[in-house]
Amino acid sequence: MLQKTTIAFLGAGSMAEAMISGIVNEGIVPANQIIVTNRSNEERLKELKQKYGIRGMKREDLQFEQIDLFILAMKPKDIDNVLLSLKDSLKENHLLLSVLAGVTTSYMENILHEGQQVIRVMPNTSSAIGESATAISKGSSVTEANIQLTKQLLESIGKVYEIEEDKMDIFTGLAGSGPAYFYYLMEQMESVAAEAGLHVETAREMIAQTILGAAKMVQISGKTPAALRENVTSPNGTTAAGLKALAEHGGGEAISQAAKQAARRSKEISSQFIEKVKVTN
Ligand SMILES: NC(=O)C1=CN([C@@H]2O[C@H](COP(=O)(O)OP(=O)(O)OC[C@H]3O[C@@H](n4cnc5c(N)ncnc54)[C@H](OP(=O)(O)O)[C@@H]3O)[C@@H](O)[C@H]2O)C=CC1
Ligand SMILES: O=C(O)[C@@H]1CCC=N1
Repeated sequence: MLQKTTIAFLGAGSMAEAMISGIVNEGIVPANQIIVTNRSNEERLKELKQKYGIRGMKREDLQFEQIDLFILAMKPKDIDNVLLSLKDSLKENHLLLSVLAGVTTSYMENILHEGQQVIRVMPNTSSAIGESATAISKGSSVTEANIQLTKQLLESIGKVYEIEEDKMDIFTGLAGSGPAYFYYLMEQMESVAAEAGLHVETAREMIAQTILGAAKMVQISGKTPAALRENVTSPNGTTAAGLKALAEHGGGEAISQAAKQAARRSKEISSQFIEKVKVTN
């Protein structure tokens, strides 16, 4: 089914590229059936065309009757412009996936014609290597067949979880933004390694392998993170000293706050859009 699907990305930034890269590498949709458009940066379209063998074109040149699925991948602030520019050219069978943080399905449905099929999606940039943790929440008019199609497409870029839309903010705080927390952690660990005179490339590789190993242990062993942590922690050993310092320096609280504040920001973006609907109605 997806082999015959044509996808148009509106937005050609880092999230669009991560998804395109994952989808093309997996071969689930032929590259020449993926179209990408943006606002004005033609160089960027050229770059993506060359890199992935996809098609790049201006928004005005999109042939709607040839497109099955649109992926909205611009910033949340641009949603009104984009939806209004699509609205009258869309047919009922067109499916819209939006990866925009904080923009609800009901907000999009209010702008579009009644019955338009919309699914809110929260991937992360690990889509590029097929390792995203992606959530989806369906709008009110989506068919079961299109939910299955969406899951199949997104499984090519990682694992997919269908969740209630009111959990989308916290999912965004944990998994959408999540890779950045681990990169930050790795940056800190790299600094420590450099201070101690470790070769930077070796340090980077060994830190990434340590995080990867820990994540895989959770996935493969079936044990809880708490049990696995206890396995590492010998009484009065090195890990106990490290964990004590983490607790004393607010490590746990810092991680909780990162996820909660990102979720709060996602909610805040949603509330700005709700205000706008009220004003314009
Ligand atoms: N980055 C991430 O890790 C994640 C991002 N997201 C969501 O993905 C979305 C995009 O984020 P990101 O890729 O980081 O952003 P970028 O700033 O990298 O990219 C934004 C893109 O949108 C394009 N654009 C702006 N206006 C329009 C328009 N009217 N029509 C078509 N394209 C337009 C821009 O084109 P031009 O350059 O020509 O202006 C640009 O290509 C955001 O809504 C974000 O919430 C979701 C999950 C994770
Ligand atoms: O920072 C952001 O707003 C986007 C959404 C999730 C990850 N990046």
